[in-house]
Amino acid sequence: MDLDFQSFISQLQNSLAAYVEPNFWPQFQAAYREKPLRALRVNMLRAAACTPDKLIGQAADSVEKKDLRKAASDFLNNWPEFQNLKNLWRPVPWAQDGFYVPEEAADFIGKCQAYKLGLFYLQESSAMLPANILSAAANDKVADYCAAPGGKSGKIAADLSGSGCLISNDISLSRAKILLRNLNEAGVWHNSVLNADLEELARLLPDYFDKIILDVPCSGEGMIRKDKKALAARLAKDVNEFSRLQYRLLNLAWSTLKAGGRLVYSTCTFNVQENEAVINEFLEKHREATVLPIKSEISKAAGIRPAFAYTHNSALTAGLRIFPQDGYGEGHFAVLLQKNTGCNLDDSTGSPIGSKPVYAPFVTVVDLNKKNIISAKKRQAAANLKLTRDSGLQLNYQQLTDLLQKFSAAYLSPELAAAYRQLWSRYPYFKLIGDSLEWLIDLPEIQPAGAEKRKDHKSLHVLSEGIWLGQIKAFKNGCKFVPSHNFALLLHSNQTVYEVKTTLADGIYDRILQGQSLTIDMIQPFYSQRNDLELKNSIYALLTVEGYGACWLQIAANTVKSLYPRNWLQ
Ligand SMILES: C[S@@+](CC[C@H](N)C(=O)[O-])C[C@H]1O[C@@H](n2cnc3c(N)ncnc32)[C@H](O)[C@@H]1O
Repeated sequence: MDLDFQSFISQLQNSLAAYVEPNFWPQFQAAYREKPLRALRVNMLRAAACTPDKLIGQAADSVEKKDLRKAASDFLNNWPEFQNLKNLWRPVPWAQDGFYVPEEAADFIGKCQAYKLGLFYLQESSAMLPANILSAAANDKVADYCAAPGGKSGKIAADLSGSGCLISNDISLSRAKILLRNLNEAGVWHNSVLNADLEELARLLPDYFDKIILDVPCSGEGMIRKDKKALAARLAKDVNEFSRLQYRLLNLAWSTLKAGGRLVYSTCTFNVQENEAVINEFLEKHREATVLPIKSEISKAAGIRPAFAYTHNSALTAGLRIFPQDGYGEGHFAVLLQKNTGCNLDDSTGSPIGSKPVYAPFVTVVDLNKKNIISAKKRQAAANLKLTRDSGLQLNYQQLTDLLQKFSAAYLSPELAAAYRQLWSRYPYFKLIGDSLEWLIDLPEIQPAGAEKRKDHKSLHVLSEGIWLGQIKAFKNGCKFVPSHNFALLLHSNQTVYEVKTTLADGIYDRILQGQSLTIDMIQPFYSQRNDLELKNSIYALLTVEGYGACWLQIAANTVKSLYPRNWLQ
């Protein structure tokens, strides 16, 4: 046995000695001679059509959610690229939309078109546990504080199904950028992506969220089988330093949870110091916190064990653990906490006690070219909001809605256009950055603006707020709205006026991904029957692949240009 591995095992034996039987260790070590299993989560946010009903929140608890396992496995069994894999998808016991990747698909799964269309997300199966325990429901306000690269946020967004709101944050800018891209690809639209220290968010959003996922940075012992570099990384780290950081993050996250709200704390490491010990200390300081039992379809699933009764605290055994020898996942710890009364932060965290919301609702309008905030208005005054373009051209709120309505009438199906009209008037908050238009849906007001910014608040780095709808381009005879790629990913077949309807076998999407050009002749056979294409004018047609919105095509007299983001090309 390799010396490093031996040293890891003996450190772990010290940590777990009081809690496991002697026969645990031979089985644990034997698991490291086995190959880890890859897994994926079917992304029902994309894989199920976003109907007008769902958009306006009248069907948030969708059929797919009630029979998620069936809907997800039907998707896999029917997808054309997986025809040779029919019925080979073994379900992840604790995740209705999770499946192990069959050996036959191991090399191809990360390269297939379904992956590039955001129809599934590759995720280690034990990492699916926390978001399934959290079980976000329609209209929940949810935070995922240590969110990059975004596996758990993607699942939460699918569970919210376009309702409520989701804040996904990561302290690392490079990782937050990956998080943003992953969420964009997954067609997530009801969320904000932030790059902030949790300390700052705790000041701004006290007692705000219904549900929180806190998947803390940890020593990563559960990653060692999958990733050999994780062993050296683990040995270079001091688990006690991690447990201090985790305790601090838990206190901060807790202060942003509403009374009655629920928080899942999770790690992908085995030692008790970063798991039960952190929760035990937290429970001692927070009488308003209780450990909740986890629903039996998860806690009794194959491969799941109860957490350990650290220092004889049996409440902790309602938490869950996954070990690699149980055959189903690499390693995870998760516990579900409920906040029973108002927040009472521990002094020693140095965090504010009883801090209050500081900011009234507002909308910011930022001109990145001028590199400063040029206007900030209260949300209540949104109707008077002026959107200023760097060209000097001014759009008032009415002009902006006119542009969007003109676009939706010209390009979206009548049912979908009506749903968007309803939503735009329900959430009439927009932000213009340069010429890019973001639509702020039902999101908390998190960005301190101009004069309202208090001296003791650093400014937050917001990577995205709501959905990037598109760009507003100025022409001699007025402005035009150019839809974004994110917008294309919200759409499905038969939801637009102009559609280039393809199958995988047609190869059009493949050409786009490879950066190759298209001609009118190539796409001509795939025009939808919904409307004849008017080739004289420039129009936007949605390219669909097997019914899923893949990207916009700008079609003018004799040219076709794909609006697929250049920086996403392979
Ligand atoms: C275990 S990873 C999260 C994995 C993620 N939940 C997922 O499922 O894709 C922990 C993350 O916490 C972030 N992090 C570390 N310290 C943080 C802090 N003070 N505030 C916010 N995020 C932090 C790290 O950058 C890292 O991306």
